Amino acid sequence: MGGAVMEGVISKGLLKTSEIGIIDHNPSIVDKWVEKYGVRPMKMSELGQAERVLLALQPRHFLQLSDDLARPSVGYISTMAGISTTVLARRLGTKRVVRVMPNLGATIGKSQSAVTGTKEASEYGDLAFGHELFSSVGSVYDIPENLFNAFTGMVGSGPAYAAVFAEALADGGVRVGLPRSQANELAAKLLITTGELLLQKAHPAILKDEVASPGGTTIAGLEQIERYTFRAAAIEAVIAATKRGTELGMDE
Ligand SMILES: NC(=O)C1=CN([C@@H]2O[C@H](COP(=O)(O)OP(=O)(O)OC[C@H]3O[C@@H](n4cnc5c(N)ncnc54)[C@H](OP(=O)(O)O)[C@@H]3O)[C@@H](O)[C@H]2O)C=CC1
Ligand SMILES: O=C(O)[C@@H]1CCC=N1
Repeated sequence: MGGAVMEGVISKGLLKTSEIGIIDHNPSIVDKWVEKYGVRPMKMSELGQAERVLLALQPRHFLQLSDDLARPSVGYISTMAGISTTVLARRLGTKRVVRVMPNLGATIGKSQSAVTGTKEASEYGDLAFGHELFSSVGSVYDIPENLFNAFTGMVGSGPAYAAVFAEALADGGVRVGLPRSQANELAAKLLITTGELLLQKAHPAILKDEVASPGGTTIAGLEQIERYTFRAAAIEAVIAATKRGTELGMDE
């Protein structure tokens, strides 16, 4: 996620590469970005030189490392699932904290990202900067923090659910005789087309009704979708992911 945001920022010209430093404990990841863009490799001891820090590590690593990351003069922008601004502020020793929840769309400039921040983050321009950062990789939504885990459970995790649906559709295609490579491509394109139709045209229920001809093929397929409780599975997935977000953010 850190790499995706960096690429967005560079491609949109929001920052010069000379203004960006990166830290990762894996030297091959640092080398890759330094070679590709000429950004500056940084040491943890240099973190205080930064104006702002994007935290794109796993929540459990953050909870282990927060003492090393804390610098009172820095504004922090976190993409970590579950970790609230209250925990960020307490662990990092500053109230200049912004919480963001992007999704994998960031890697192609098409994330839907939720953003929120503290009063101090707003006063110091960190919140506005967080908006700019994530606008460089897609659309940004101001979401109140009490809905952040819900946004994470649906939208942050959402690409994985959609990918499983695409894979299952393609399996279905293969089951009835389509070649695998074609079935995979068709499933992906079908999801794009349906997304565009939903945005441009209609409520999902109306779209579904438009496709299903009386006594036709679609209603026969939909009957099985209902029979195998597809909707309940999707709802339960979002509920479970939201709950997991709450668990990941628990701190003492
Ligand atoms: N992937 C997604 O779709 C989304 C992810 N997020 C959030 O973004 C964050 C990053 O996710 P993602 O990019 O997928 O995770 P990754 O595990 O791919 O990236 C985290 C990076 O941090 C590195 N890292 C681990 N420990 C340290 C350390 N001690 N010092 C420096 N670097 C370290 C990891 O190295 P190594 O691989 O060696 O452990 C890895 O390169 C997570 O908090 C996640 O909740 C939010 C929305 C969507
Ligand atoms: O699975 C996760 O925890 C992260 C957060 C949202 C998407 N990936």
